[in-house]
Amino acid sequence: MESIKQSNQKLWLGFDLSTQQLKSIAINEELIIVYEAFVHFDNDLPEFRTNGGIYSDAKAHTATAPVLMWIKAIDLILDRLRLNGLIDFGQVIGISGCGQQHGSVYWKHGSERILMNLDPTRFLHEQLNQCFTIKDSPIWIDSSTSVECKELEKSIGSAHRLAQLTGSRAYERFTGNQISKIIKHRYDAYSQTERISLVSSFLASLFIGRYAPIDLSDGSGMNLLDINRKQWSLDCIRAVSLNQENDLMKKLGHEVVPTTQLIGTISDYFVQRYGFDPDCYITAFTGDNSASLAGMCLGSNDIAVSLGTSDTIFFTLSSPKPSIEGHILCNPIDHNLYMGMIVSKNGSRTRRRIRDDCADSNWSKFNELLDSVPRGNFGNIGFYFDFQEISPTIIGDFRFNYYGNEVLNFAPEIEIRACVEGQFLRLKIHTENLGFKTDKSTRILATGGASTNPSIIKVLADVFNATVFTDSMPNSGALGSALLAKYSQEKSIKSFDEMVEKLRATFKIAAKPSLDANDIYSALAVKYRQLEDRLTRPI
Ligand SMILES: O=C(CO)[C@@H](O)[C@H](O)CF
Repeated sequence: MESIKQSNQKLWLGFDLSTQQLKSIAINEELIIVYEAFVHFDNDLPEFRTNGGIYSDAKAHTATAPVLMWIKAIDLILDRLRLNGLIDFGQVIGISGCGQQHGSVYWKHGSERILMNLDPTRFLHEQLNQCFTIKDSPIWIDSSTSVECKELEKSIGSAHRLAQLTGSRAYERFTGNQISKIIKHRYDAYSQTERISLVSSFLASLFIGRYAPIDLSDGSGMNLLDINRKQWSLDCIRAVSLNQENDLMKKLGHEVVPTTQLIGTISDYFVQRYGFDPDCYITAFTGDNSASLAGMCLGSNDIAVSLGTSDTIFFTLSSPKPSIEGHILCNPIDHNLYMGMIVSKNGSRTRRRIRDDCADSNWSKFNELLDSVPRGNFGNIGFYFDFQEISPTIIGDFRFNYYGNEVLNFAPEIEIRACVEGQFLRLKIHTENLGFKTDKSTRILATGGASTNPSIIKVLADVFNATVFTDSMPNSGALGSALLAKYSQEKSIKSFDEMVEKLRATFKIAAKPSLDANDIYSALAVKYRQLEDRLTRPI
């Protein structure tokens, strides 16, 4: 990277406020990553004592994250970018970013005035620490709003009707249901709230120095946005606000903007404190998966698999077929298109737990044991849900042997393969339920931490019977944000595909499916469906 750092080159910055860390990437005119920096919440901000960046209560099914930790991470990451060589922030032409979807931030009355008048000689966290009515924000792992979900679906008519309107049936982690729960149980905090941001628009607000609008793509993850008319659904707003729709609409901000829309220039705080150019523009921030769709430069026959805290599959769709399975979001690159998405809450944290239990917390041993068992795992199937899963909504570990009988435990090598095969079998059958079937021509583009693990990627190729490509860059959210920042200024002269053409070539084959993969995993998928049905419909 040393050879491409020049002090006079134009740069675009992308941020990704994900569950476990804040990431930042700077790209140059040639779309090459020239600087990057990370702040890992648990390790770098230990005073908050988070576990994987969150606080969770398995009994109450709640999951939150301290807003102040996110703000302190911003204070840290810009200095780390400077330490990593980005001396002159005046080179930065534009900024965008993304955040974990569905999380919500509650700004106290009077906070926008504080945002607009920040003192550049002081840290952000010192000045904003009294600006939030809810100190620990609900985040996407929370599943404590089942009552609110049922009420919303009843109010709109049915789960399917809500899916047609907003792209998804009611999901516990979706922001509208989280807001509804806060109105019911923490009305004092809600009534003192001036603005409700998503994690993405919260981050954007820090950079533009006032409340930033929610973008269409991340807004599609709230059960509040009409994805057909591209505006808030008054029926949904009325339902979740318990008929206080005018107040909630005001708190959300009436405007929802296309993801590639410019929303302002950088706040004077960053100009004075870090030396940004006052003309540095800010493009709307979006959800992490939407930004990853851009960062992975998906083609029409590609599907992306993000193997992070959540395991997420997403792909571009021209005509949405909303169903009570999965999600349809407005597309971040072209808001006349859509993106399909399947999410599994139990991703990297579960793989890490199984590694700790079965492979002495050692990935090399994990891979050795995984590779030591033949494909199909002798017919053994496992379900491993540290958190209540999104679909099926169950929690716990469940193991079934070749005969379909539940067993209490597996040998370590069988457990490891059952965990990885089970995670991918679930993604496979739920993606097929959404109408997307992979074939030999399908390219699976893998990103996220586990995409750098060859043994796990080989299982992904076999279960989907498709070739898996990985790029040299597992941080697709931050990269996608930087690309969207640059594209927002060029969209009138070229398409996104034209802009990123050269990046597509950087994807390399990471694993090809075995010849017997289709036979083995088609049969295992049938058995997986039957067992999942049995778990969700107890006798
Ligand atoms: O809930 C999800 C998407 O619906 C997750 O992928 C989060 O965005 C992860 F931050």
